[in-house]
Amino acid sequence: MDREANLPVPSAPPQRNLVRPVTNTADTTSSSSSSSSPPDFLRHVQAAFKRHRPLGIMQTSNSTKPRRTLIPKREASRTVASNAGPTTGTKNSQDLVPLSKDSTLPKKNPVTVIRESHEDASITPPSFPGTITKTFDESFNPFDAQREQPKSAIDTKENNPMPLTCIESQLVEGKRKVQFSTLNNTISQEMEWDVSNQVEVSNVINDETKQQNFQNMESDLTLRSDGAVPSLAKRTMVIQNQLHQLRNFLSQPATQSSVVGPSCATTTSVHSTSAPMLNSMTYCSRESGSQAAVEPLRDANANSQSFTPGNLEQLSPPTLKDTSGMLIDLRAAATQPSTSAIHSQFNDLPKEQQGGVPEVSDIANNPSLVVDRSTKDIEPADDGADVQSQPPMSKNPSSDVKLEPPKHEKQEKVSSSKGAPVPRKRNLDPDLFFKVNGKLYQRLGKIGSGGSSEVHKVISSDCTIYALKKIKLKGRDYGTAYGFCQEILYLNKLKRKNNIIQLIDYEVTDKTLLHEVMSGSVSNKDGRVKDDGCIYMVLEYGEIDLAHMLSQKWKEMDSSNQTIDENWLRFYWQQILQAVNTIHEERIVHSDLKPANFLLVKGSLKLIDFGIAKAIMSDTTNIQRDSQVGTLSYMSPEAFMCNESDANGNTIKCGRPSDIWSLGCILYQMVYGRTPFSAYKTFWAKFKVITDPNHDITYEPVSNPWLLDLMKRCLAWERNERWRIPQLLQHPFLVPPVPTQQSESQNQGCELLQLVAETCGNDQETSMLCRELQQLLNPGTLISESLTSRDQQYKLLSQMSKLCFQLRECLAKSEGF
Ligand SMILES: Nc1ncnc2c1ncn2[C@@H]1O[C@H](COP(=O)(O)OP(=O)(O)OP(=O)(O)O)[C@@H](O)[C@H]1O
Repeated sequence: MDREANLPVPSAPPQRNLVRPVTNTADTTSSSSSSSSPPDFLRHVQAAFKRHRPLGIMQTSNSTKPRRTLIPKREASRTVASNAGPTTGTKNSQDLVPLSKDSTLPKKNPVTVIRESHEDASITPPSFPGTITKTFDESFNPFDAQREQPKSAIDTKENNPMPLTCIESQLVEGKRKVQFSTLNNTISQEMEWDVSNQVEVSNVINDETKQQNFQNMESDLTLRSDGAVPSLAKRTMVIQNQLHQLRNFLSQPATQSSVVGPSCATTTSVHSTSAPMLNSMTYCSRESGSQAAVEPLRDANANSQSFTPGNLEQLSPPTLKDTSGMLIDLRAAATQPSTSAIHSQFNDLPKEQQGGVPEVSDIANNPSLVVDRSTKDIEPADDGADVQSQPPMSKNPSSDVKLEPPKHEKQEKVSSSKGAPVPRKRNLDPDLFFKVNGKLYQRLGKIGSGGSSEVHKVISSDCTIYALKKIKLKGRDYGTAYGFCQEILYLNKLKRKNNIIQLIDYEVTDKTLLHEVMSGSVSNKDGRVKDDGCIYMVLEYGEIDLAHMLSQKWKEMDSSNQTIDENWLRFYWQQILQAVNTIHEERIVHSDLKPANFLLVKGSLKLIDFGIAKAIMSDTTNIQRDSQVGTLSYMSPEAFMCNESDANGNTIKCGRPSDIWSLGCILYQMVYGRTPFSAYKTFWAKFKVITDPNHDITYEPVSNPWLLDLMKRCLAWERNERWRIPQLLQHPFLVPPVPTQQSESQNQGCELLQLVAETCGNDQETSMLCRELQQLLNPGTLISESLTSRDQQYKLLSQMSKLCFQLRECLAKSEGF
């Protein structure tokens, strides 16, 4: 076959004499000189040619050896031949034709191609699309670009001494200086050598040459190993010409540099990866152990591989014309080391996933994006690229046949190194990315894990931070899974309620389950979820939960010997009440109220975790539970005994009062730093004491009697005695009563109690009883709603008489009666 006849042969030995300079210490200096002013640069270039560069050192150089050995002889010969030709413009066009014909040649080892590309990319000067088109049309043979680099080098060098211009332009622009000086010695030296080689081939300098893009540069690099050493005088002349050109170029309107930014950005990110990546990135990246590194690399590689000479070679001229500017840009991107994709993968992926068109800045930052787009743009191109995109072992000559498979087939080939047609897809690292309804969220860290879920801090494609709650359903019974799904229902119902955490998006992978929850029908409540299903909820992100706030607060107070700040307490207690009021108004009982379920979002507390919440049926005020649920320390007596029968034979149910009890426990914890039943460690100890109606909760004395009262209003054992939220919101602790004219008897009662308290000295019990009695006699209490019923009045009076009796006993004891 023709193709076989044209197979490249090993490089001819004489070319070894045409080695490029070897990196040495002196060259390091010359590298830095690249950031000096043009006259300096010139001096360094000249000096570089005077230096002796022994072959032996060069041969040991890792950075140069592989590339040279992989250049086919035919190409090298062509390079030398081209070098000899003085009329480069003609030569160029002549070369282009046969090379295009050579497109049926077996593709160059993709490893070589890609490595070279990356190396090239590492010295990519800013690209100028406006000029790129021109260059592409006239001198860029896409097939040459990667497969026929030596030849391409000649073409471009002959026509375009732009690499020097580029170098100089880099010298001029501070940003590029940085970029350039970060290159390793080898590359610096390559650049130096590069310049010298210009002399030999550059007799023609025209306007087009200064518009050369990075491809010229890469070609030049290849040429270095093949070019003859020019005379110094000639070099000097050409360099002067080039400097002149540079001046012209720089004096041109800014249009040419309008897209320098992206290119620069890309190049910079390439450099930051440093040399070690350059030689080995293409396939070894797939073997990398690091997921974080592997995935983006794989993507970028897949994409960059899809954009190869083979891909380009079959482009019809009009297509090339239309897209050439982009193609070269794309190719520049495709040759970037994948690390740039690592940096930007996330930013770009969502747009891709959502079918969004990437923006220029994205393209600059993410080669994979660019190349993706390029594959669309150069759709008519053949699938040869795919062949080249595969690892060397999988190379398949038959794929050189110029068939144009459908796009999806092409993608399949790219993704499969074994040639098996599997759909190309992005294998996102599940540890790094979550996909909810097609949108990607990058994981920033784990916030916490609840009893049933994991909550992660994530960032979306528009750079918003969210919390992502993931509940694994596998192995759970359908009833439980159903309950978890219901959280979505409640959160949807509570949309736009500003004291409830907002659900941004969600996905239930088990669509049947979601459908059943949404329609309120459960078909398989007893079975277990077999599939590896998950519920994902994207939620507003909360900075800290109340549990953490409290422990911080208590640490502060312990260290400074302070007591609780009542205003702090009021501020948050009121927000807690308002949040719970919101759900109670929506006929939802939360059932798991605890400090960890109140989150601080932009300064306000919001309620989260409706995992076990229940809706109150319209004909009742209670909910019925299948099991005892909640967090022990905050569970109400009726929650422990739910569905059991009380003394009167009535089924015990949970309702809003159950939430009030939990609120009482939270308030108690805010005041005392521990929950009311914290002394009881085991489940049974807790169960026993909480379900005992005669157990008295211990309240340490507090400075504000209203606070004590408030806690007691919430922690009344009898659920009907507990205050409701509207009452609690009006409690004197939150809304201190405005002093009114007190009746004579009240004044006398209070004075008496005041007197008793004063005379009992340090007797804590007596003073506490006096305070409690004072509270009960307070006009605020007496006019409160709870006293409108005879039952409440009776209870208040019995409480008063109980306290009076206890006080009398105390006094008697202290006086020795
Ligand atoms: N939107 C959010 N923003 C920030 N952190 C959150 C968010 N949602 C949950 N968290 C954190 O994750 C923890 C667990 O979340 P959540 O309570 O919703 O899960 P769960 O599995 O229902 O937990 P449990 O059943 O133990 O109450 C919370 O205590 C909180 O610290």
